[in-house]
Amino acid sequence: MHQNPSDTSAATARERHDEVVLRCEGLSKTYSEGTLYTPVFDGLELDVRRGETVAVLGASGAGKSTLLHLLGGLDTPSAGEVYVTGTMMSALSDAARGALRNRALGFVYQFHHLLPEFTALENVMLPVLLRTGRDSPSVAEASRHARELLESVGLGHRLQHKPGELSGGERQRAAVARALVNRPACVLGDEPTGNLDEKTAATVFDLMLSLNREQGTSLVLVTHDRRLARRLDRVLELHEGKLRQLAPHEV
Ligand SMILES: Nc1ncnc2c1ncn2[C@@H]1O[C@H](COP(=O)(O)OP(=O)(O)OP(=O)(O)O)[C@@H](O)[C@H]1O
Repeated sequence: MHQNPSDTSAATARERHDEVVLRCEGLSKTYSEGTLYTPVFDGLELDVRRGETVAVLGASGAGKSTLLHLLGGLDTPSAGEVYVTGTMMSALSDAARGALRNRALGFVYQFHHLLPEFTALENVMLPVLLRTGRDSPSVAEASRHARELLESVGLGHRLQHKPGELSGGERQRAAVARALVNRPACVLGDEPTGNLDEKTAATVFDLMLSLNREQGTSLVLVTHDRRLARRLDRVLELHEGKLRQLAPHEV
């Protein structure tokens, strides 16, 4: 049977939209040091689809950062699995896990973690230059793309500034540009606007949402700010070791 080419592309687009970029299955974490055990959560299940935006709320100490670290492959679970764009993280060597993390995920933290001795442009270029393999771009391409992204976050006039010469909001916008430079499938944010004043926080948040719309990047953002959380597709709450989706009236 012949298939209409437009059917195929519609089906492909649908598949792409349905693609799960981040999945955790039975995810559990207990910190242990000597005889001290700190159980944080047990048996979490989560699917994040391409282009989807998800907020994670929870009281202090509920395990939000722990969850984000596990999703980003920065820590290992006590049980369960994390899949990033379909690949099981635990099945990879440290080097392969690092490469997948660099290619498929972007990170934005409350404190920007830019490298102080490098300029804004160099900081944003770095994740591109760390890419290995056949598709790794040249330095010129990395520089061009980093420059474009810095322009899109309103920092085209601050390319040569070092982090210490930027304002707090500018540093955070540079960190967003850095998180997006490898066109990741998903950005993980841990209180990405937490240390900014309300107006600047809203600007950085808007920026992340517009990049999500334009590039289809999924977002998983830990936040205490329910007003910002409400603007995302889904709001989850981590409470007493369980992850629960909140209904709109609960947020
Ligand atoms: N390395 C560690 N060793 C032992 N316990 C830890 C460790 N890291 C975190 N914890 C504990 O695990 C729990 C969850 O910590 P986590 O940082 O994930 O919470 P959180 O929800 O992000 O909190 P906050 O909103 O205050 O940042 C806390 O009770 C914390 O004390």
